[in-house]
Amino acid sequence: MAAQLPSSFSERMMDMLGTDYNQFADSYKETPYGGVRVNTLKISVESLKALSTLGLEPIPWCPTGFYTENGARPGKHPHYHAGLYYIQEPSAMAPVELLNIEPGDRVLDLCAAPGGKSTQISAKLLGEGLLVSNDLHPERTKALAKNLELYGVRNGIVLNESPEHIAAAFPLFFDKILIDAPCSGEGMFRKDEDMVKQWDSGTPAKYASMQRDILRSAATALAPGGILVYSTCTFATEENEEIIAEFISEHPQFSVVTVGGTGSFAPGFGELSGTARLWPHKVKGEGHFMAVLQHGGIRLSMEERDHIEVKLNESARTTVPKGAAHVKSSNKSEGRRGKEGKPSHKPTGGADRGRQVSGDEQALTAYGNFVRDQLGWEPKGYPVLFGDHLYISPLPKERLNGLKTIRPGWYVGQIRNGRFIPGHPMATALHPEESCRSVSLSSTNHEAISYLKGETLSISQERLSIRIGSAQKGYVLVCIDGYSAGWGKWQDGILKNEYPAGWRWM
Ligand SMILES: C[S@@+](CC[C@H](N)C(=O)[O-])C[C@H]1O[C@@H](n2cnc3c(N)ncnc32)[C@H](O)[C@@H]1O
Repeated sequence: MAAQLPSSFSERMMDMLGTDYNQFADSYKETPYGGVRVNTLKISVESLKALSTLGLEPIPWCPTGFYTENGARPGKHPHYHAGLYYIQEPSAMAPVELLNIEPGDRVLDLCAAPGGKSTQISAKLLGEGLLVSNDLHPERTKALAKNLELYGVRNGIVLNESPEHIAAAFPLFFDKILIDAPCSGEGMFRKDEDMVKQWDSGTPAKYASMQRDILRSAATALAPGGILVYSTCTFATEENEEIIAEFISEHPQFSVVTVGGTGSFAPGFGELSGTARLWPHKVKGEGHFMAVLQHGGIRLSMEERDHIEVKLNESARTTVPKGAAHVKSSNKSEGRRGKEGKPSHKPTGGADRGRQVSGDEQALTAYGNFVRDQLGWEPKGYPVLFGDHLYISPLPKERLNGLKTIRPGWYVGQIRNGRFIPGHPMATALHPEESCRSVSLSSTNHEAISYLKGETLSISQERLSIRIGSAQKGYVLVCIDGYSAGWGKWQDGILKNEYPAGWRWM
């Protein structure tokens, strides 16, 4: 660790840790640990371990998480581009493990960018239920959306909203909420020198006030009987135990589920010993705090939830959350990008020129034809058209009225000149057997990297896997070691590359 620790920080940590302080201070001389988390939406843990050369060692608190060898460069491997793992700091894998996600849950990740924990949640949902990933900062939602697309998430929505607006639009709605709060980042000082430079003794108080507001909004959006996990990567009790104590006193329907003092998790301080801490001198990872909060109400049955949902869908057609930017619905005039309240999907397959506005019906017919010919099965969800961009959403579009929506669902493609052009995120979420045509490139020769660089490849017809009854010519799902990475178009032994320019191997 090159940067000098601020003296007021060190003094406070001495008070906090007593005789443990020296060991804590020594941990700053160690190299931070690197980790990857297996994307079980695409590959099993066992299969990745068999394929990988990253020297994977298990992380105790995350069954899909692994330490990587010192000097490993997991971002520089074709498997990363096939979305087989997410590169994540090991301690950051802990909070989602405490959220007890079950397939079918409605989950809100309130402070989600760049998407480490959202991708982890999506793997636990197994494509069932709903994940709403939100971040307040517009620039950061770009990386969030891209990571969810790389990971092949089909049931995710990306918002760029304030927690108050989300709570107003989704009262008592979510089964699980994660607040991975903006914080003073003291737990990251060893890993990120900039965090040290940005810190002063007033920083924790500044963040505590934001954290308080975010927690209050989350409490309104959580369904009775739901679970809320609050996490930070800082040591200050002001942003951790004190925030939770205050929240519980204001919201007596919540209680702390004890996780501190079990396994790798050290107990929180004082009366909040049920909350958990990961200390850099006690575990192989950076500093983290976590609290699991259980809402005491009775969880509604699926039928009761559906009934409420029908009522909310009816009212969403006519009302907009107070103060929110207004999104009407998916009619043709809303296809412009980058404006407040509108999805901002950049076309993955080239420029916007020559765009012809299609009627909704014509667009859905073109999509239906593609799905019939290319997939042979129909993705489930609500088709949502924004201009000529088509998404398959886990929610009816009216439920997003008035919310700044970056992705209303799984981006499947674009209608151009009356034809459906499949989008890159459609490919990354498919398994080879879900596409009529696929080809697998090996990561051990130059082919996979050539594809990721955008080059045209010579591929003999024998190498294609073609479903019986399907034509040879057409879109091919290009896989790396058997796992989808993008589209190509095959004809007469030539695979035209459809890997988008913005995603290419540099
Ligand atoms: C610790 S980071 C989240 C990291 C993320 N959960 C992950 O695992 O990749 C905190 C995030 O909160 C966002 N943020 C800050 N204030 C916010 C607010 N009031 N509401 C929602 N998000 C906020 C920041 O832009 C930042 O991306």
